[in-house]
Amino acid sequence: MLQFNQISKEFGGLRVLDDVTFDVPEGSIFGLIGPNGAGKTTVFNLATGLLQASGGQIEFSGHSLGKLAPHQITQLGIARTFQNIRIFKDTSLLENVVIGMHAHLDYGFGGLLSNSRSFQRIEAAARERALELLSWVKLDHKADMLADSLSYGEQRKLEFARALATQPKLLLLDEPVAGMNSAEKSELMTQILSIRQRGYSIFLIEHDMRFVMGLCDRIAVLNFGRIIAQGPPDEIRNNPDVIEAYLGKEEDE
Ligand SMILES: Nc1ncnc2c1ncn2[C@@H]1O[C@H](COP(=O)(O)OP(=O)(O)OP(=O)(O)O)[C@@H](O)[C@H]1O
Repeated sequence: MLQFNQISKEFGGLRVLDDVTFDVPEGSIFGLIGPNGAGKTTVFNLATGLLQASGGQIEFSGHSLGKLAPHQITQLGIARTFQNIRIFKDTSLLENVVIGMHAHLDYGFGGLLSNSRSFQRIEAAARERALELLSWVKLDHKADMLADSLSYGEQRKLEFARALATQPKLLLLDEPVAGMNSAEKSELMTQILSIRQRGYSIFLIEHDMRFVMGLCDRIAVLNFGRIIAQGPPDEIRNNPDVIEAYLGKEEDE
């Protein structure tokens, strides 16, 4: 579904990704792991058009992403959340999700000017859909509260619901459980599984090994900008290169 083909990325002569090749299969939950600075966020920035590759090709469902702007990639069906939460804190949860939806709403210019019935109908449908998306992450009962009143873990879930508002086919989650307690983590795991059941594909970066190993069908491991292993969790867990590069280091700590 999302294919990276021999991707390289350089920043001012410094190569941070080198010959990166992987394929996120449709319908899967695919994890990207690796030590700090390995290049994971750069992979997401390339997949969403925030950065351009120095070499190689990126394809999404048969479309080359090479020259596309971020909003065009969003329209093709890729959405993401960020490592640092980006929500509107002085706005209600419902409005946060509706704002995420606006790029896809077709009011028509006349409707916007006249506040016509069709405008109101679209707006009502948007609010209904936003409420449904909030229910997927169990936040619908707080729909009218300000986002500022949410716990850190809940704010991450709100970001997740807002990313779904653009009607993506593939959802990129950058460290979705960062800052969550263990109850919130297992709740989010269940919610991600049920969202996949609804037909979405998930591509996530995460440092929490238990979460990654418990959730993903396939995992790719980046180390110093190169993929050193990819496969199902059991294979990754027992791969000596991975243990040395990442898991072993974590155990030492
Ligand atoms: N815009 C940029 N300009 C220069 N160097 C950059 C830029 N973005 C990232 N880098 C460098 O590229 C390397 C990979 O960074 P990246 O953020 O992709 O790693 P990461 O695996 O996501 O790390 P972390 O787990 O700490 O978030 C790092 O050495 C980083 O300093």
